[in-house]
Amino acid sequence: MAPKTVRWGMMATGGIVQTFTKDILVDPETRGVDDIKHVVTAVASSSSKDSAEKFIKNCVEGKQGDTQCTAYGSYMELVQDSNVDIVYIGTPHSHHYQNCRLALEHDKPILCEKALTVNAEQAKILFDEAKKRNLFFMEAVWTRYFPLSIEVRRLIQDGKIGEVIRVQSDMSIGAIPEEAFDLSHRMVNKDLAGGALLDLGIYALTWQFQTLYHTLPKEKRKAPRVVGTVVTPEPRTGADEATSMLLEFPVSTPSGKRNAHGIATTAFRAHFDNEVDQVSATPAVRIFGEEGEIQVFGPIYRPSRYRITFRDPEERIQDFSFDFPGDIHGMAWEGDEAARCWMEGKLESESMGWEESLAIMQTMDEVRKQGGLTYPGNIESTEYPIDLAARG
Ligand SMILES: NC(=O)C1=CN([C@@H]2O[C@H](COP(=O)(O)OP(=O)(O)OC[C@H]3O[C@@H](n4cnc5c(N)ncnc54)[C@H](OP(=O)(O)O)[C@@H]3O)[C@@H](O)[C@H]2O)C=CC1
Ligand SMILES: O=C1OC[C@@H](O)[C@H](O)[C@H]1O
Repeated sequence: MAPKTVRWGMMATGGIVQTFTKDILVDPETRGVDDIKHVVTAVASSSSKDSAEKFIKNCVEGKQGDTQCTAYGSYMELVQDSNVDIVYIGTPHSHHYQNCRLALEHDKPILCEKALTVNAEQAKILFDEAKKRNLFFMEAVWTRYFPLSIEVRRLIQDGKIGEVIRVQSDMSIGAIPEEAFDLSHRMVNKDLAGGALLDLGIYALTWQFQTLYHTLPKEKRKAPRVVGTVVTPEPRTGADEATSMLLEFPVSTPSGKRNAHGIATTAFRAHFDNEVDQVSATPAVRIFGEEGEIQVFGPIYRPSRYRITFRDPEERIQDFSFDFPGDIHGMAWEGDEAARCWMEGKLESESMGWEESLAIMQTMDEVRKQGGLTYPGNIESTEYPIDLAARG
C-alpha cells in the first residue's frame, strides 16, 4: 500500500524546528517506515516572513519533490492554513501554552516541544481543550521513541533485571552558564522559562518515568512523591542552574506494596561524561534491579548505547549499540509516531500519553515549590490570549 502523506506546519524557525524538519524529510524507508510520508506545507516565523522564507530554502526545498511550502510572518496565518494537518511547535517553553491554545482554537492537532508548559495547570487546560475538540496532542519528548528506549522498557517489563529497586538519572552538560549563555538566552532567561529543570531535568525525569511508571500497567501507574529537592540559582538571572530530586515511586509487586527510589539530577555547570552527539564512557542512567543493572550511556536525550550486568557471575555482560538510519538526528521517530497517531484518529500517543505528561509537569511543579523556583506571572498564567514577547 502507498504511504499516506502527513502535511506539517512549523511554528517558529529556531534551532529545534530546523533539526526536526530535516529529520522528518529524510526518506522514512531508510528507517523501515513504509506507511507514512512527511511533507512540510507551511512555516511561520513570529519575527518576519523573511525568516520563514530562509528556513524553507535551507531546510525544505529540494527535499519533498513538488510539494509547495508557504512562508508566513505570523503564527496566526499558520494555524489558519487548511493545507496543514499537524502543527509542530518549537518556541521556548514560556510560549507553549499560548501557542498551543492558538493552534487548538483553530482545530489544529499538535506536536509541542518539551517542556510542554511552564506548569501543570496549563498542561491540564490544553489536554482538556484537545479532548473537547477531538484533536491529537502530544508532548515532543523524542527520547521516548528511540529504539533503545523502547527496548529498555521492554527488558524491564520482561523482568530481565528483576524488580527495579532504584533508578539514577543525570542530565548535566558541563557548561559554564556565564560563558555559554548570554542573559537573554532561553536557557537562563526566566522570561522564557529558562533553567536546567524544565530544559534538561525533564530528560532525567523522562528516564525515571519511562522505567518506574510507564512500564507498569496503566491502572497501576502512580506519580512519585517528591521527597527532596535542592536548587541552585544561576547567579545572574535566578533561573535554576542545578536541580537535584529525590523521588519515591509507589510500586505494587506480586510480593506486596513497596517503593522504588528515583534520584534525578540536572546541572549546567557539573561536568558529566555526556558529550553532545558522542557516546559517553560512563553511564548517565543506572537502573538497578534485584537481578541486574541496565546502564544507559549519555547523552540521555539521544541514547544509542546501553549495557546490562547481572548479579549471576555466570552471565555475560551484554552491550548494545544503535545507529541512526538515514543519518537522522533521532527526531524522525517521534515525527512518525505523531503522524501515525493522527492518521489513525488517536488523540494521544501511547508512549507519551496525557496522564504521564501531566504527572511529569506536576512533579516539576512540586520540585519547584520545594526549591522556591518561580517564574514571572505572565508565563505562569492560564489566561489566554496574553501577548508574550516575540524573539528579539
Ligand atoms: N527535543 C530536543 O532535543 C530539543 C528541544 N528543544 C525545545 O525546543 C524549544 C525551542 O528551543 P530552540 O529551538 O533551541 O530555541 P531557539 O531560540 O533556537 O528557537 C526558538 C524560536 O521560537 C520563536 N520565538 C517566538 N517567541 C520567541 C521569544 N520571545 N524568544 C525567543 N524565541 C521566540 C523564534 O522563532 P520565530 O522568530 O521564527 O518565530 C525562535 O527562533 C524549547 O522548548 C526547547 O526545550 C530545544 C533543543 C533541543
Ligand atoms: O532538549 C534539549 O536537548 C538537547 C539540549 O542540547 C537542549 O538544550 C535541550 O533543549
